Amino acid sequence: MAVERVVIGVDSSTQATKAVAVGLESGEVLGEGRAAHAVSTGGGKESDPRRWWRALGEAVAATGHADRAEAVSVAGQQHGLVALDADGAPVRPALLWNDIRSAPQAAALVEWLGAGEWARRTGSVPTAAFTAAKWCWLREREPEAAARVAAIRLPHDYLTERLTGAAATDRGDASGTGWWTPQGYDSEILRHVQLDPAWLPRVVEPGTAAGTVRGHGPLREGIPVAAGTGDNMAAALGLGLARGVPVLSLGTSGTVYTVARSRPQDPSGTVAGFADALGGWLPLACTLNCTVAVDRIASTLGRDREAVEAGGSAVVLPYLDGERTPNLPCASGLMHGLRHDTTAGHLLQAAYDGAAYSLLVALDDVLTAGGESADADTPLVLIGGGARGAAWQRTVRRLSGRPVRVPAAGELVALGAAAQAAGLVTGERADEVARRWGTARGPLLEALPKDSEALERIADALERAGGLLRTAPGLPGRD
Ligand SMILES: Nc1ncnc2c1ncn2[C@@H]1O[C@H](COP(=O)(O)OP(=O)(O)O)[C@@H](O)[C@H]1O
Ligand SMILES: O=C(CO)[C@@H](O)[C@H](O)COP(=O)(O)O
Repeated sequence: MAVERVVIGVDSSTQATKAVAVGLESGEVLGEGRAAHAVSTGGGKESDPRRWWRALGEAVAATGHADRAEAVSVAGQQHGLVALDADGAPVRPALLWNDIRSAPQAAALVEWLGAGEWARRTGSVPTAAFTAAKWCWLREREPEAAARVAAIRLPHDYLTERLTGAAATDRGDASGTGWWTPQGYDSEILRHVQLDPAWLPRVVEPGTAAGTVRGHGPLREGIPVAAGTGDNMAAALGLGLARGVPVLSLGTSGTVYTVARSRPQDPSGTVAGFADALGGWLPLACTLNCTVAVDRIASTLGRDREAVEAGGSAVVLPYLDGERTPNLPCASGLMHGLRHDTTAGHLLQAAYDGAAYSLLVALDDVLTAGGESADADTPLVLIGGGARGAAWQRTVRRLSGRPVRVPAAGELVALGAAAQAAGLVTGERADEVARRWGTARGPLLEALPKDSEALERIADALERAGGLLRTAPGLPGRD
């Protein structure tokens, strides 16, 4: 029997690097590897890019097929600021997408250009998550480190460059920086934030290689390395996502997005108008508090994450890390509506509801911002680590009122990267590869009646909590 040809896809996400070795023809996952990262828990959210590089080598080697791979691609957590010196070494740990210390710098950027003009030019109104806000934070707060910078990379660019030696990125991940437009990097924005365009990577065309492997570590020298992309764009590829099909991803971040025909330009800032990795658009809303926040509340309550109880009047806004949707970077977690008969199980269910609420409320905005239909009968595709959880699945069905499809494939970001790598070998588009592989297949859970009462209770608490969510008890980094 002929030995199947192999490609490798990598997901360098917030908590870990995950790698899959995939059969080029069959799409079968032949081997998987995983290596954890560390994220700082103090004043902000930081991670050492050199650890991501070692984790990549470990995860790729653990697939057991690295020496046979014919191509590779790296997808990564979006937005993070990787600031390198003239020797290519990080001047400090990377500032991650969920580090809200850059909220004042984001607000100043919005004040400078106006929300409408940001949305028109870059597709998005910057929040603390965006790379541009993080770069402004670094210049203001750590000028000595900023003075040593000779290159700025996103997490996936940094890893692609370590593999190939080429300074390359793709339009999907670049669209989360705050300085990318469909015409290229915006020179007025770069001048305003005092960033030399020579420090930025070249934006590689979809479907082309960033370079070839330089030949150390587990991969063979000379195999092509695809451009890679941001993790949400990669999951869209990994699902072979058709236009207008909504996806809800439950990981460290919660995201809701679709592939869209028109370029989103939402001046309210709820919907980020990202580019996808192929030439289209990826309107997306993102929360900072998703699986990690709910797991934290479960452990505080001393309960297993599945030990929820329906009913009760409690509302939990689980904004442990501040929040991005709604844009409340100073917010902390809030509980409301407790009675004598409120149980720990009710509180845990309320935490799931509070985490899912903002994503599901943003879902219609995401679809319409991209010119797609908000037809509630279209199944919602549920992915990310949380999609495996029964309590998450039921919460999403109750609060969306939509049928929910849960793909059997676990690592859709890494699969999307693998599909990009496969495209380099076969000449196919990455989404066509994923459709051929059947990666989106999985059970369809029928719609449940929409729990409008719970949705209204959360909306009311959010509205009335106003001032409490704008002040900052124990705000990380506030000194
Ligand atoms: N069986 C499960 N049920 C519910 N949640 C789960 C399960 N397995 C993993 N998770 C959650 O998934 C999260 C990791 O998801 P993942 O999408 O891999 O995150 P990231 O890409 O941000 O690193 C963990 O925080 C954990 O809470
Ligand atoms: O900031 C965003 C999207 O805009 C996040 O979705 C990050 O891309 C991190 O993703 P995970 O590590 O949670 O998958």
